[in-house]
Amino acid sequence: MEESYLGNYIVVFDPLDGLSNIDDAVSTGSIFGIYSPNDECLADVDDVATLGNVEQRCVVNVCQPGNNLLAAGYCMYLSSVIFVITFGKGVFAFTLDPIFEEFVLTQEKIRIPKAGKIYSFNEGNYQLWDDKLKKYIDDLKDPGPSGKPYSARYIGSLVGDFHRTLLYGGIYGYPSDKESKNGKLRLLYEYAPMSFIVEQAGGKGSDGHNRVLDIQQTEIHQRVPLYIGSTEEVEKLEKYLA
Ligand SMILES: O=P(O)(O)OC[C@H]1O[C@](O)(COP(=O)(O)O)[C@@H](O)[C@@H]1O
Repeated sequence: MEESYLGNYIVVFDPLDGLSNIDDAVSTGSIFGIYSPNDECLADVDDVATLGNVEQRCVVNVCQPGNNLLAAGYCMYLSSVIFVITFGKGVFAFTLDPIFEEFVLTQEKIRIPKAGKIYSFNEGNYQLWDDKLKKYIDDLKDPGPSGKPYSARYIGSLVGDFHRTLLYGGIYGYPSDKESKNGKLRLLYEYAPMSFIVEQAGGKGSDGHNRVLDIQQTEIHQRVPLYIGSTEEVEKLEKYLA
């Protein structure tokens, strides 16, 4: 009976991301990731004394690095409903056709541009950031010889901000503040799935120093800073933070 809890897959998800956008009808979304059960945990499946109850074993099962993801995706609810998924062989987008009530493949093998001049950060938090990050943001606003600085775009809804970044390139960031060293958003069911998707599209997901998919989860609601998007843009930011 207990083993049926474990099943064949472990699914992690953020059922409704961007809740604060519901009343004003700005984009919201759902994010998910799918893992295999953790072998180490399964070996001890009957050892209740070691691993505690079924719920505790489930916690062990979900605390895996994003590197182990088998599939990840999100659904974005807006003027159209977009479903994006990867099984580790490219990224595909489907759009809901409300007449036929089916999702229709609208983009296959999505590739994120290598670079892109859009940055997506909540700059209201600027004074909370460390000086290296402030310098990076200040430099993005410098028009330079081309006379054209980066553009700022921020919905405040991860799925929407990520989807734009995936299609147009650039960088999305939710940094830590100086005090906490943690970001706001969650590694397990927000950043790891998004990082898996962005890597499958040729981009990069980083906590500023390390690849997000290599980070070992230590708790379910673990928070980390995230910088995600075009490879060149994420690497540029990593140099500022080094
Ligand atoms: O308002 P902030 O601090 O910029 O945070 C925005 C971020 O918070 C979120 O809305 C998640 O918050 P919730 O967990 O409360 O839904 C993300 O979708 C978004 O990227």
